[in-house]
Amino acid sequence: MSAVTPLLITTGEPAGIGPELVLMLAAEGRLGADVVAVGDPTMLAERAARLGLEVEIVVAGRGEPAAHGAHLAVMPVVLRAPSTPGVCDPANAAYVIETLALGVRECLAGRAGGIVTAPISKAAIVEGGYPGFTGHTEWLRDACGVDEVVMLLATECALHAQAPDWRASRDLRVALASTHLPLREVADAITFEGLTRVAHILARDLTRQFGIACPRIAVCGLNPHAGEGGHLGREEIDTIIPAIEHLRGEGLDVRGPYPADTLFTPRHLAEVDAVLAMYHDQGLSVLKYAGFGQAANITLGLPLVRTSVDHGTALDLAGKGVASAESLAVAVSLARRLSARAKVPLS
Ligand SMILES: NC(=O)c1ccc[n+]([C@@H]2O[C@H](COP(=O)([O-])OP(=O)(O)OC[C@H]3O[C@@H](n4cnc5c(N)ncnc54)[C@H](O)[C@@H]3O)[C@@H](O)[C@H]2O)c1
Ligand SMILES: N[C@H](C(=O)O)[C@H](O)COP(=O)(O)O
Repeated sequence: MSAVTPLLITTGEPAGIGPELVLMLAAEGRLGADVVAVGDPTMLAERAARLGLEVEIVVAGRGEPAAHGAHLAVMPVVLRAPSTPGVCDPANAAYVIETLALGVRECLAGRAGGIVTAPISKAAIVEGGYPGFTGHTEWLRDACGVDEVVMLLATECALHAQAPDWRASRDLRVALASTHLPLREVADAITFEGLTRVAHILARDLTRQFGIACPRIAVCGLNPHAGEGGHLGREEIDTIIPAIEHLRGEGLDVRGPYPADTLFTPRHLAEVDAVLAMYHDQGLSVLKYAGFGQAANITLGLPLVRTSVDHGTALDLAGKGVASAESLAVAVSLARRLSARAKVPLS
């Protein structure tokens, strides 16, 4: 492995598009010498051959790549079962989890500068023996032993905090107050304590990771028209407004709750640095409409840098070499930037 602190890419669900996206970027020389993949070297070599990608797979720490040609350094984790593109096998759940555990271990030991995660199948992991698994975000929270994390997705321009024109574009930063849970359970998951914890992490990391001195956060209502004065739901009155008032009392610039259907319009977005949506599809549908394929997912609140793609395993495209690797490229470059920033001591 190079003397530079590596950035790890976990290659994700082996039947999904993750492995080939990593290989595509490697073949194009777009990964950077600091990037080390985590996954099964044999599977990666087979996938490269299947797609006609000329990438030499080099087991990290075991020899140097050939002098010329594209190569991919890989920290090896061995598949539990052969993998066919497009067909998840729950037998490989333990493999996927092992890649993530290795990434966390390397970061927490200071041997890696961050993790970029390629997509996984939550269903395959649950069916493979991890019943409570709901996503990287929650798994990383537990693996790192923190109480709360925040899922933030941002389109590319908005990732560059000081880009002067991002608000004039369709670029967005959207954080979620609740993540992977059935819609039926969302209202109960929105609590005063949870909202204040999420807002604290979001505000702190918009400053710490994105350099925004006094972040302005717009909060979505949960119900249509932010509850219509209590006639269309009481969560705004009972929970969201008290949480916003509490946060404002602490000096944070947290505004709302705004009706979510019109908050994501240019005039409103122009006045804030991030939107806090109450649930997954309230925020991510808008973000993916605005910038699918050019956005990244960042987990805030972890003691390590973690970014990810804005898409899933795309089993319909796996093994065909037609999926876009652009979001992965965005996630890698963001992780590199956040990792460099994390080395600067924080107050
Ligand atoms: N970061 C992650 O690990 C992550 C993120 C989202 C979804 N997922 C998982 O992925 C699986 C499938 O989820 P889904 O169907 O909701 O979303 P998906 O993103 O996999 O697919 C949705 C649509 O987008 C297309 N698409 C996805 N990625 C693309 C790419 N790079 N280039 C071109 N088109 C692309 C797919 O072909 C499909 O039509 C689920 O198991 C879900 O949990 C994982
Ligand atoms: N919510 C993400 C998305 O839709 O893009 C996705 O499911 C990934 O979540 P994790 O990073 O927690 O796996």
